[in-house]
Amino acid sequence: MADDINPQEGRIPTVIADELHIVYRVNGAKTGKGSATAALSRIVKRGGDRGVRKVHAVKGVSFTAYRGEAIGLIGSNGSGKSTLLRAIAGLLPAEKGKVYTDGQPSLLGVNAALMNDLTGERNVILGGLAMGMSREQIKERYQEIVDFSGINEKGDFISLPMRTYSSGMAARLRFSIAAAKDHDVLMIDEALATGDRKFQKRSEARIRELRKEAGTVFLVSHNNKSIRDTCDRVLWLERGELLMDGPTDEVIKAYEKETGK
Ligand SMILES: Nc1ncnc2c1ncn2[C@@H]1O[C@H](COP(=O)(O)OP(=O)(O)OP(=O)(O)O)[C@@H](O)[C@H]1O
Repeated sequence: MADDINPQEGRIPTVIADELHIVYRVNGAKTGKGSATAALSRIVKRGGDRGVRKVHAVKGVSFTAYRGEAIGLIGSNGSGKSTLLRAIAGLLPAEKGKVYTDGQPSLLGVNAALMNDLTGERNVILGGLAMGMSREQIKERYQEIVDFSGINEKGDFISLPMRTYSSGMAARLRFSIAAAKDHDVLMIDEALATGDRKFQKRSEARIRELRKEAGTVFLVSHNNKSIRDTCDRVLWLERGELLMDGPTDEVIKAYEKETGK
């Protein structure tokens, strides 16, 4: 649509965060014990919000992401990176402000929901269907997904239940399933950190391909090298606020100076 194109730069925006605030509410944070029924009756007796602790995880973040960009999210533990991704994916409601997205964003976390008791093979099919691929498309891509994951390099693991996989193997399979589809907006949460070096290289190459296919990729990572190798732009979050937004080199340099890493 012509209206979508930024007249100044001719680029197409895919994600817009406008003064976004995300607040978690933790029920019964003080006692932390007892059944759900007991907690519910406590809340009803108090007549509302008391006993609910609020965590203001994202504070007034604004940015626009464009098609073809790979954007890294950095910041110390608990700075709000995963929360921001989950909000973009539509998994968390905004307290204030707004997120606009073009197409369906897909969030690939190391905890992406696959079924532990099912075989890798079944999970490839399930994951594909969950992402909206047809059975035919999955069939076509099946071998590619298995090969990419490297699960079968040391024996026929793909026909075993996922609970028999190491955490690295499981994470690799998740990444391979998600990366098999071309996404409008693909968000990857620390997935690269879990694979071995060889797999990381393959994932980085795939991220570059996804970008070429005109999507937008977000990558949360504590590995500055991964960010350098795959992203051209970086958002630096600290205590829920956007500290810096700019070219990878500039932001990583400032971040390394600050953190001494
Ligand atoms: N489900 C939740 N309920 C309540 N608070 C939460 C929840 N998830 C995260 N938080 C809080 O929100 C803040 C931001 O957390 P978030 O996981 O987004 O940070 P992060 O930058 O991804 O951290 P890390 O680098 O450690 O993965 C933290 O203070 C965290 O304690």
